[in-house]
Amino acid sequence: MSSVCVKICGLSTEETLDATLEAGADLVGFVHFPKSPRHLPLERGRELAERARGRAQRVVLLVDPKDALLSAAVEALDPDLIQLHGRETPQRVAAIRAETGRPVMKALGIASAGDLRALPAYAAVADRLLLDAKAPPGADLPGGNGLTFDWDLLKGAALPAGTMLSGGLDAGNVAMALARTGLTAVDVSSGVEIRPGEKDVAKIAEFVAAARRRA
Ligand SMILES: O=C(O)c1ccccc1N[C@@H]1O[C@H](COP(=O)(O)O)[C@@H](O)[C@H]1O
Repeated sequence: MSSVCVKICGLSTEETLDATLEAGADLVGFVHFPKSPRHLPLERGRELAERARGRAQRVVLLVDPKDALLSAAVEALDPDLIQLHGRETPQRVAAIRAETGRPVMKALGIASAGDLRALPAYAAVADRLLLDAKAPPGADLPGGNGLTFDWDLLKGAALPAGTMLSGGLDAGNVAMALARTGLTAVDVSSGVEIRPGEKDVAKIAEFVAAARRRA
């Protein structure tokens, strides 16, 4: 069986980035969204993304970015993948992909079976999909809330290869999540933190090992 693909999101220090790379994560995520406790100014994102160059896929996470921000983020971080975690339409995803020339991963919030109806339209234009728990009404963040969704909703769904699972994952539940959904790619932020925005090197290593330990 091939190895599970792991992304650690919301990195903000050299120490935790290095620990993530040493643990063997495939993707490292840098959040540029001022409301997030993981928000990185673009110049700080530039430094960390440069440090990870050639060692993992560098992902910049943006929420409903305007064209000017997209250009600035691409110039600063030179990302291997753009994660769109807002309310971008399929048309907007396609436009962002075309304008930037970068692969795009579109995040979709899942709370009920009906939320899966949007999948085909996004699968047609995005390079990768990411399934996250839908944020509660009034939440400050559209993701990164440490909430799981009912993984059984995915039973029987036609999910494109490489679809990534996220939302409330941690070292204690990631193997179960992979087994229940049949997916082979995971993303985590809160579950490897001591407090919002503060990653923990031991939790990162435990998460990567746990994701790859499944039978
Ligand atoms: O991490 C954030 O602060 C964030 C902000 C805005 C949108 C998405 C964000 N994170 C993404 O949310 C999911 C789930 O995170 P968690 O593990 O439940 O905390 C993950 O894909 C992050 O990339």
